[in-house]
Amino acid sequence: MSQEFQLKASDTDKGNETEVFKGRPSLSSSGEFYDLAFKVMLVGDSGVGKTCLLVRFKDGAFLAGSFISTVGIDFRNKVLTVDGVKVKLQIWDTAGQERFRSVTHAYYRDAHALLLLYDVTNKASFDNIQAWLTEIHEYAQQDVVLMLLGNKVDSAQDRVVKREDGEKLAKEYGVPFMETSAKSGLNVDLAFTAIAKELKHRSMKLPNEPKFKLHDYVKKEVRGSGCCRS
Ligand SMILES: Nc1nc2c(ncn2[C@@H]2O[C@H](COP(=O)(O)OP(=O)(O)OP(=O)(O)O)[C@@H](O)[C@H]2O)c(=O)[nH]1
Ligand SMILES: [Mg+2]
Repeated sequence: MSQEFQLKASDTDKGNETEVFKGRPSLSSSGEFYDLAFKVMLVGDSGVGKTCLLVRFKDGAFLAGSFISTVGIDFRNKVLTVDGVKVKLQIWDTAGQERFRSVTHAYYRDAHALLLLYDVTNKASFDNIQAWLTEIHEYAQQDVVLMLLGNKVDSAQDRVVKREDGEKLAKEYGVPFMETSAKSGLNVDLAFTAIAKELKHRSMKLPNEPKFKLHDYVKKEVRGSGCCRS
């Protein structure tokens, strides 16, 4: 996290400014106090479940029924308590459709973390991950926290991307990986909590505190989709 970022402080529920630790808690638009705030962006092909993942995390519900594709970009806030510190995540839900790509490009620069999703029942969404990574490389900050998520693991019968394939790709690019389900809730809170922990540790590391290792944390906490790993 850059020094410039650390020193800038402003209220951000409008969604277009960067916000940081001010030494005393701030009040979010929902009336909740928080100490730190970060921007997290959800990216990936249309239909992989970005909006559903966000709704599951924010409201604990699943948007079943007809698919309403996101137009442009939208955001929701959620305050989490991470190691006793209140962390506000401002989560940007982007449209996966190609025609909105130029809109979303403009938001990458301000993102502190990116959750890159594919759909385990859609091979094309997995094959497109490399293109997404190229785009991220081009538009996002160099030190952005990145995580790869294989969503819809509840649809076991329709699965076409193996967990091992996701793991292999993530390893190749050095990014943490987990499989999720917005429908069942599997690993949804974990994905956001892991990001919040990493960002919190980066921005307020205490002397003598051991370095937080995102990869290790994810490996330890992740739950599998099968009977025996969950
Ligand atoms: N079975 C299952 N279906 C899901 C899951 N997540 C999303 N879906 C379904 O997949 C479809 C697309 O979900 P969205 O969350 O709207 O997809 P999106 O990535 O936001 O798509 P865009 O807004 O077009 O970029 C919807 O019909 C959802 O109900 C999941 O975890 N499991
Ligand atoms: Mg959407």
